[in-house]
Amino acid sequence: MFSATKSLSQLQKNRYIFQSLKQQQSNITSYNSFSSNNQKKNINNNSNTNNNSNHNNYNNHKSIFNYNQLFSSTSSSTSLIKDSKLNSLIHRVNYSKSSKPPKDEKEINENEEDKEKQFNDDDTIDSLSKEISLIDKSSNKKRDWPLNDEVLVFSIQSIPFSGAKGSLLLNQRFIDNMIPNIAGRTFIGLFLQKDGNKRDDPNSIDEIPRVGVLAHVSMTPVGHHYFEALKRIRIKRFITNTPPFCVEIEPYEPIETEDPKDPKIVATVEKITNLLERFDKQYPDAYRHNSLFFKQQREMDNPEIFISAATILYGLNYPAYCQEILETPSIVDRLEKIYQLLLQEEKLLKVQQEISVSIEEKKSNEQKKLLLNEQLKKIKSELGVELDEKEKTIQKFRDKLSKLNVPEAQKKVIEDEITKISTIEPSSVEFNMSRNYLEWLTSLPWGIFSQEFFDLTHSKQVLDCDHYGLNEIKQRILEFISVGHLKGTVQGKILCFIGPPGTGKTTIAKSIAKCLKREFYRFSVGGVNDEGEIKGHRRTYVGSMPGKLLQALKMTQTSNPVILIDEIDKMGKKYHSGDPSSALLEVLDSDLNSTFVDHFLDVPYDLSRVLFICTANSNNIPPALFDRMEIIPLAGYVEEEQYEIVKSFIIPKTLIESGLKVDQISISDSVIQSLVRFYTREVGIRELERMVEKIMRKTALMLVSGEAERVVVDQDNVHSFLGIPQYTSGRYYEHTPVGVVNGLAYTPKGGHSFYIETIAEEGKPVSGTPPRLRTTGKLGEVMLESSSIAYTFAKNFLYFIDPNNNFFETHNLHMHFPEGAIPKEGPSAGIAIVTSLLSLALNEPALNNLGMTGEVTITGKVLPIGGVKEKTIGAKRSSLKTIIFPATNRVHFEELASYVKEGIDVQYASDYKDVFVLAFPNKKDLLENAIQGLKENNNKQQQQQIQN
Ligand SMILES: Nc1ncnc2c1ncn2[C@@H]1O[C@H](COP(=O)(O)OP(=O)(O)OP(=O)(O)O)[C@@H](O)[C@H]1O
Repeated sequence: MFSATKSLSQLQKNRYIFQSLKQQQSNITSYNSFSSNNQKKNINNNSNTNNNSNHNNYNNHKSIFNYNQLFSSTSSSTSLIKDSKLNSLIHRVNYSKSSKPPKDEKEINENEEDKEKQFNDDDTIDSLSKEISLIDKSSNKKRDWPLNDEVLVFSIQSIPFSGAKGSLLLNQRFIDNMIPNIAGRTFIGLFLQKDGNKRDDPNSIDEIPRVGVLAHVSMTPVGHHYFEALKRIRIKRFITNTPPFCVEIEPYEPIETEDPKDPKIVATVEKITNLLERFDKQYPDAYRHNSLFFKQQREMDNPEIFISAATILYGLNYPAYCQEILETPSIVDRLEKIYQLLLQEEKLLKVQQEISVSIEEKKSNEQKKLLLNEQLKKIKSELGVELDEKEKTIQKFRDKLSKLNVPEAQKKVIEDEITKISTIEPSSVEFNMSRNYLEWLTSLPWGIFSQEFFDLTHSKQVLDCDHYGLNEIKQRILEFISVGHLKGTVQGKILCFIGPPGTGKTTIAKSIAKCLKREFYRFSVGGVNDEGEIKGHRRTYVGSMPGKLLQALKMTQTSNPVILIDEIDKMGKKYHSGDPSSALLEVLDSDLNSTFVDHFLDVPYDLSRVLFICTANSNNIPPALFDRMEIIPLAGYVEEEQYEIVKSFIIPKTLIESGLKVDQISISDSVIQSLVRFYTREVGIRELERMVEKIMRKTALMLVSGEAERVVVDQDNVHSFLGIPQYTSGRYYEHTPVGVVNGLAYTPKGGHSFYIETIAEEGKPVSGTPPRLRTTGKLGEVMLESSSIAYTFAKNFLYFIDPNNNFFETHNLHMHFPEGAIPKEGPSAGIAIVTSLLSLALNEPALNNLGMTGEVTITGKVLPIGGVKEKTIGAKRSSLKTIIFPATNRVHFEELASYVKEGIDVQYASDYKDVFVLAFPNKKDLLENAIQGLKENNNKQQQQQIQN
């Protein structure tokens, strides 16, 4: 029955109702049954003496209209024309003296007063009563009762109790059909609309209860209608059964008149009054105005009006329950019901108050915080102590930008971004992204360059100081710098060092940066398979950042550093996330890199003044990149070079790095030689460097632990530092046996010699099947083909020099290339394979300490190979004394530095016969005889041809 959701706004509305009612009471004297005569007087005085009160009066009408909304329905007029004579009669009663509409507010008030007089004018009434008496069937001439006990039904959303007043919205047709009683007073029956949501007239008699309230209706000349609820009534019968309903009524007085002084009534009124006083104290905001007024009302000794006042002023807007109260016969019971209702209301108010208090507290806490924060900011800025974090950030970027020499277009982008960030909430993700972007944009060295420096003497000093040997490379670098000196720039050149690991590629690049007095930055693209590493990731990705190039510039803080791109031959490929080699191409291409656009930065950056140096271990470089670079090969070091480098560079360097002093350690030369020969097998320096570091670490331990004050590392104790040597010798045949030959290979790790071993398999080939050559040792396709060619050629060659030798027809052969786990590929082992086969067939070992390399054709021609320097170094490291190179490689060998060429005998072969003579000096007569025989044969044939 009780709504648990009575809102605060409703309470406020009630307050408003109270004001309306109060105004009504004080200003509209003629409709006020609550107010005393004294009050009436006071109000009249006010209206007469004060213009403002007139104005108030007018406003009050408007207020009353609002108040009426609670009590009125939108009932339209009903056409209940009984008699045209009667209509004209009503008009005469209502408007007998006001034929003209009022002009202003003053006139309205005057007219109202006139009206008052007219309503009370008994003469006028008397003259009309004669006419009315003609239609008054029941001759009921009571002043406060409708003519013929008949009223029009006016449905209402909330039932008013006796004494309640309000305005109504009645249209002209409804008014025309209302019949005044003999005293000229007009009545309607107010009945609750059962369906609270329905606003129209009732369509059926079932929509209204049978008990309602009789109300007197009056009207002002300006067309406002007011009602005053008089007493409870009950519908006796429906005169019309279709809307609008005209009903015959009777007073609803189930109990004989009750005495208001009855102690029960007085006690209940008192009880309610006390409760309401509690309301006023505990919920002053909700009922402040209402209670003031109620105090005036409760003095009255009419319990009906008391109920009405309590219901209105305390907002007891429960239509169904109020209807129940209305129908309750006894006044005591009605008062008790009001009391119960108020108790329920109190519970609701309590909950509401608790909620509103907690909301208020929360609100005030937040407001307090906000206020304090604002004040703090203000104070800080006044004192210049600290700026707002966001302001500080923006200021920082502006300061940075003002110091940078950013091109106009890029500057605009930065400025726009600063404007953007100033509109973003600092706690948002977008703010952080924008800040990160600005951080990068303003951290790059826009327009900052190291001064160009091309000094040959300085460069030479630097190069000699950093590296032993490498004269060719140094020469190339000096040439490069000289061109830079003449041109004033080294722009557009990309150097690429290709060579085995540890041969000094990286350190040379560093030295070049030193020569040019530029900043140096190194990054590796080995294994990189995403172009984002080079060109950055788009800012939309979380954690995105620019690529390595821009990172390099930020790090070096110059726009023309030397950038070393390491391991370019090991760069991966991943097409779905962009090919890194294409991205690198864009970076290295001098036509494109002046407007390089990193995905993150999204604005062009000029990379054209950067000197790019690349390194690789092999030529396996994307062709497009290879084309754009100036290739500088590094072959690796021979033992002598390694010895010198370890002695003069690595030992002093590691000494310093280990914190040792020169007089605390001595490493003998024989130890260095052992390191080079027996502890490492590489063409570079890296492994050697690791060995030296190991010696230094152990020495440091001995010194620190007090085991020794000075450490001497010599041939006798070197194993206690490095363990037993890993390599005894590169060779495992002191004398190469029959069927075994030294080949020479060239890999990314450098050049080295290797054995080719061939043996005859036990047992004869199965008759009817040709003898075969089986090969093992992880040979690639080209090498397999090369073996096959060599086999065919060897068979033919043997037949040529020794036709009686049927070794190849009678034996299945097995050729093996040791270090079988290492893949081998290439045609350059051709002459070595032939030699191995012939050695076996002739049962003659090849010349000892002989190494050979060269491709052989099916007719025995020897074709050129690559890696002459590496292979020479490899041969020397394996202590070979003689090497056979293809004749066309003579030029390559001649180019080699003398220290590389030193100590080795190089022979050249253009045909296999040249190789055979060198490899099998003891069998050379076989070949000579064969050649002689061939010559004689040829001569014979020629003579015969002549004779014929
Ligand atoms: N000619 C040399 N003189 C002095 N030290 C050298 C020489 N060559 C190499 N080194 C030293 O060898 C070590 C390895 O050199 P570096 O790192 O430059 O090799 P790298 O060719 O770049 O190898 P990787 O291909 O593995 O990158 C360095 O300490 C370097 O100083």
